[in-house]
Amino acid sequence: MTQPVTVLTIAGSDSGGGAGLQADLKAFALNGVFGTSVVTVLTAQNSAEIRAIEKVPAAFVQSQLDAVLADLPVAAVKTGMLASEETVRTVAANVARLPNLVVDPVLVSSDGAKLFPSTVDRAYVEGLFPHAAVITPNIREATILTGREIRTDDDLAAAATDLGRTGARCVVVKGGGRPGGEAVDAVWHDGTVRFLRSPWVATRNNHGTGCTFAATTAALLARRVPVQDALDEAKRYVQAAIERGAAWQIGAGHGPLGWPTAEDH
Ligand SMILES: Nc1ncnc2c1ncn2[C@@H]1O[C@H](COP(=O)(O)OP(=O)(O)OP(=O)(O)O)[C@@H](O)[C@H]1O
Ligand SMILES: Cc1ncc(CO)c(N)n1
Repeated sequence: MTQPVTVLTIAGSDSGGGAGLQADLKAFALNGVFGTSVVTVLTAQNSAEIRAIEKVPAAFVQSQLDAVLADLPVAAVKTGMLASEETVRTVAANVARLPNLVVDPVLVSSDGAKLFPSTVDRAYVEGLFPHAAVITPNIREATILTGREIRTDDDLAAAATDLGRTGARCVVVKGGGRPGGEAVDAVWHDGTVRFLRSPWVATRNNHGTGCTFAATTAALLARRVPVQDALDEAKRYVQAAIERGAAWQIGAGHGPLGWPTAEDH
């Protein structure tokens, strides 16, 4: 019998179930890999808001990492909300043991508000990006990280190119927050930029799109899919997941994504 490959998410818990490690584990399962999780932060969250954040001590993040890595053959890793400079630096101290590292730098809430002090941004740039196979900031995070105002496709491309200088092997700047006919992301890789494009789904149910995109990319890298193919497939997957959940009414705010079948993407 073929065994599933194992993937790890280092991320926060979303009590509302739509984002964070709950979204990651769902994306892992639906993309055919076995998911493990190191919890970095607990959020009291629902579809409408993050009400409170309780950080897990960095030493306990390390304990969880040690327990997982001592026993389980982790083939790819996704990071989500790390929430403190100390936790970013703790994860960074372990990069030699974190293969196929996909870093989703969660810096802002869905309404665009900055969640953490700038010391956290710097720790990502210094400690994690240089070791990442892929980094996946959204438009607001890319603005914070580059200081660029991002409005057009050219701005997305310029931000992705700037972030390529951090040492990340591949950069995806997700333009998902932009209203318009298409959901456009810029991918920088090997000195060139290309775009991922899909039709824009008109729905409020977009809670966890970023987590799902990055987790799916990690699952595919673990399955040895080449990185550019993995990004194309993750884009199709997230699009299908948004479509599947578009008519759901779960929560009064931004609802979760649905469960695509293999035929959907
Ligand atoms: N309404 C939509 N229709 C189609 N694709 C979308 C939509 N919203 C987001 N996407 C796509 O989903 C992926 C995730 O992008 P997004 O910018 O939403 O991430 P994010 O802001 O990090 O998400 P999160 O809400 O988890 O923080 C991107 O490929 C983006 O283009
Ligand atoms: C725990 C957690 N991680 C990531 C996000 C970003 O969607 C969120 N809302 N909550």
